[in-house]
Amino acid sequence: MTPAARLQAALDLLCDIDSAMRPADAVVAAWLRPRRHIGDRDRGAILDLMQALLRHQARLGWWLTKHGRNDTPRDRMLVWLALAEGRTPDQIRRLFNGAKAAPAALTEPEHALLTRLRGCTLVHPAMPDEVRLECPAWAAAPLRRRFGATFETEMAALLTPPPLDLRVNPLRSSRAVVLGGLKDLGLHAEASRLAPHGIRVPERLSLARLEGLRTGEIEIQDEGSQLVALLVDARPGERVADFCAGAGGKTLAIAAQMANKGRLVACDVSEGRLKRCAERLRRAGVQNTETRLLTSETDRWVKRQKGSFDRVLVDAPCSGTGTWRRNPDARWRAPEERGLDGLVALQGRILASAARLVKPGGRLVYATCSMLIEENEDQVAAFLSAHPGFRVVPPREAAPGLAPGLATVAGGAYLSLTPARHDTDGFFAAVLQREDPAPAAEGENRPPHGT
Ligand SMILES: C[S@@+](CC[C@H](N)C(=O)[O-])C[C@H]1O[C@@H](n2cnc3c(N)ncnc32)[C@H](O)[C@@H]1O
Repeated sequence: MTPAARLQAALDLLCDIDSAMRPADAVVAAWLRPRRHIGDRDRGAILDLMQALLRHQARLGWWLTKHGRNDTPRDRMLVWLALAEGRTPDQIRRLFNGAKAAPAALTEPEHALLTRLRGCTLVHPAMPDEVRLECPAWAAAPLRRRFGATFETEMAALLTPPPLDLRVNPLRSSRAVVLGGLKDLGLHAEASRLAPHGIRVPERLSLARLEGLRTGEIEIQDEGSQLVALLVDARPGERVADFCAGAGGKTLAIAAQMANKGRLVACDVSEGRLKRCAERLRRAGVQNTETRLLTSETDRWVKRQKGSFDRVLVDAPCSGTGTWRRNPDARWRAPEERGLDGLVALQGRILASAARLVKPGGRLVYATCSMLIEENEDQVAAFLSAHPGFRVVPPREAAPGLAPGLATVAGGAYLSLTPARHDTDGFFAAVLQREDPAPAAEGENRPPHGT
């Protein structure tokens, strides 16, 4: 592809993301499907450019407003080429030349904009903090509440490209074998710092090179997400419910912990996500898991299964603030039409309903990929005051196998990960145990891990 054709391809994607208000991931997947002929290098360059523009969207938009222009993907790209790539108006004119597959020819007002931008830098001293840090208006107050003096550091970390994290599926392979295979491909893969089945690949690569993704030997999963699944501490033979299973990222990890023994139910209100979950379970060789479509969090199934699960994970729908470095477009979509208050109310309803599934002595794990106190600590506090029969189990106690590493990242009552502090996505998890009014008879207690 020519450099101009790459620009046009990135523009097409940005226009789709803007107009469809769908996650960039979904737009990219749909766009690439009929374009399998595009080579790795072209694809990499197009996606890098698209991601860069999404990461700098507020700053690029600020410059456009300053110069009386509409904030469109095309104009954002012009500002990007001028301020971030340091291209002159004439160089840009040669790219925006109207030739086949290239962007339409530069107009006079566009050329005038580029001329006015000469000598400027992407960040301007008059930019409000929220623009400079790419923080959407709705999230500024809750993120400042959460981070206080480290707000800027955390926001800056959310603007860095994330590493690629993989989870090895122990039902199909082992970390040593997969690491060996990745090294044979010339990749600098390393064992994750904390997650026992995790691998980090710091360099960019085409996922098509990872055969293990097709055979179910590996899954793409952020290390933080792997740690949340480990906090469930599911054991072979138990009954476990993943109440908001989605496409099954954590379901797969939990099924592996259970070594295919016992029963795992992956619930969700989204039929499409559950279908995808079922496909991934099949590929991963999981046999102890069924999917269950719920009509809502209060589906009648929940009442029928009351008090019958050892472990219940609620990986609740949330603002997704913790995933912004991975999904730079998400900050401009969340928290959708419900608003933060609506999301918090939904999480509260889901948590209260799912809690009914937990048997005496069993555990409810509440998790989000949010970094907002409203969705995390406040949510758990509200739950505990309405459900005095539950108590908090600190992470180091909840997942003894993880204890040494976890003590360094989750010494308190909850797991609370952030990109700046832990180099993972932002995650929160609280483990809540239903206190057993009638302690299990001797011999009925859970065996220690590994037995
Ligand atoms: C954060 S995502 C789950 C991600 C998934 N656990 C994973 O690890 O890949 C939250 C999920 O909650 C589901 N959800 C939304 N409302 C729900 C409800 N009322 N009851 C159950 N699930 C719900 C959404 O469909 C979405 O799949």
